[in-house]
Amino acid sequence: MHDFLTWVNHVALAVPSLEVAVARYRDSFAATVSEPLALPEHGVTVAFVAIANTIERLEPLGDNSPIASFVAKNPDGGMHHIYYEVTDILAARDRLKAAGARVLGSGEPKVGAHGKSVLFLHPKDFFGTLIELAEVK
Ligand SMILES: CC[C@@H](C(=O)O)C(=O)SCCNC(=O)CCNC(=O)[C@H](O)C(C)(C)COP(=O)(O)OP(=O)(O)OC[C@H]1O[C@@H](n2cnc3c(N)ncnc32)[C@H](O)[C@@H]1OP(=O)(O)O
Ligand SMILES: [Co+2]
Repeated sequence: MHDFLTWVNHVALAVPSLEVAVARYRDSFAATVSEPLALPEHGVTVAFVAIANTIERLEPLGDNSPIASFVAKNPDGGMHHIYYEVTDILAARDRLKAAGARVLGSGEPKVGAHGKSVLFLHPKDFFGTLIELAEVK
């Protein structure tokens, strides 16, 4: 196991309508779906579809949602980010910055949907994949 990337916790799909997307997964895969959770600080409302691992679904929330442009460009929705768990998010952040990765936002972790400290790495630094890191001790 890597000494700081430990597990892929979820893959996230950004969608125009959470309600439609959740119903599709529930009805198509008989999947267990969490209740929608509005996260104004993140500019999204999320719901988690627990299949083998977890599929996060998110739609824009508010005027300044960081995913508004993505959903506008992908009106049918699309793969949005991969969420890796790390054991020490500040050490991971500093190591990735030293390796040239761009940390998005202020560079300080925010609390994410699982109540964990999260940071994001620019998709252009990882082959068009937005990466979310979350600290899981
Ligand atoms: C619920 C909490 C948490 C959890 O606990 O799970 C979450 O999941 S919150 C998820 C939502 N929050 C975020 O995504 C925060 C980080 N994201 C951002 O800051 C922005 O989305 C972004 C990555 C900076 C992009 O913002 P955007 O307005 O789209 O900027 P640009 O139009 O300048 O995009 C730059 C460039 O990147 C491409 N892009 C954008 N998003 C993605 C993506 N998800 N995957 C791959 N590529 C992406 C975009 O198309 C532009 O490319 P070019 O047009 O080729 O320049
Ligand atoms: Co996420």
